[in-house]
Amino acid sequence: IIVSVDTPDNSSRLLRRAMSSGDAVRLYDVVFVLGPPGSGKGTQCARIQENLGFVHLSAGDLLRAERQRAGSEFGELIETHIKNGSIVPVEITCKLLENAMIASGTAAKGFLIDGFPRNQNNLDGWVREMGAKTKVHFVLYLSAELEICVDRCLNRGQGRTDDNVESIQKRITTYNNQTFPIIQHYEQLGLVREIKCGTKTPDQVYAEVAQVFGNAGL
Ligand SMILES: Nc1ncnc2c1ncn2[C@@H]1O[C@H](COP(=O)(O)OP(=O)(O)OP(=O)(O)O)[C@@H](O)[C@H]1O
Ligand SMILES: Nc1ccn([C@@H]2O[C@H](COP(=O)(O)O)[C@@H](O)[C@H]2O)c(=O)n1
Ligand SMILES: [Mg+2]
Repeated sequence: IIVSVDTPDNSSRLLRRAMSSGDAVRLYDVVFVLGPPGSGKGTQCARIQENLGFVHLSAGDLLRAERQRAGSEFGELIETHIKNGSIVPVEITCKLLENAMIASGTAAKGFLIDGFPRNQNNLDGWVREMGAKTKVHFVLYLSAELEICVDRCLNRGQGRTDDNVESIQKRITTYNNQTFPIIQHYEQLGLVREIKCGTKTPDQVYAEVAQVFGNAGL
């Protein structure tokens, strides 16, 4: 088994994992971060990255960057999906995630994958392409009342083309119909760690987030 490593620390960690995993080498530790639009996923991921050594990869941010990339053949398709709050085909999103993971090297403790898997197509594509290369430790589910989420998106002030009433309504419909069932799927596997965020400050939410990671030994 060949394990690619770039630091002494990681080399022992990855080799330990390779030796203990039996048949497959699991190179990437992953935590998925899900929740309604505006629940605070990006806000909390930034803190986890800063404090706990995980690399934050937002599927939405990667898609927005690909949309802006000169010469991208997917720019128009991505923008149409973003405005409609619909989900980009997994072949595109999964490749962007994998490229970003590879580009991060092995210095990361693991990856926080924010806003993914968002529907059954995302989940199936991830299992197909990344299932054997990753260990999903748990799904951090940041829940919040939808009215609060709408207000947060409308007041975010980042100039997103989908932070308007019409797009937000569509994003919430997609969340209810397509993403929530994925959370329920992971719930059945005992992998969901829910934090109710609606009325808590970012500091209060982060205190609970840190506890969840601590309990998982991460
Ligand atoms: N606990 C909180 N209390 C009040 N405001 C918050 C809280 N957490 C985040 N916010 C604010 O709400 C807005 C949305 O937060 P953030 O971008 O982290 O959400 P998100 O879940 O990543 O949203 P999206 O799914 O649309 O990307 C931001 O303006 C952020 O500063
Ligand atoms: N797995 C994903 C994630 C996101 N999208 C699209 O991007 C939009 C914005 O996502 P945020 O997480 O930044 O809110 C989202 O509404 C989708 O259109 C996607 O297709 N697949
Ligand atoms: Mg976000």
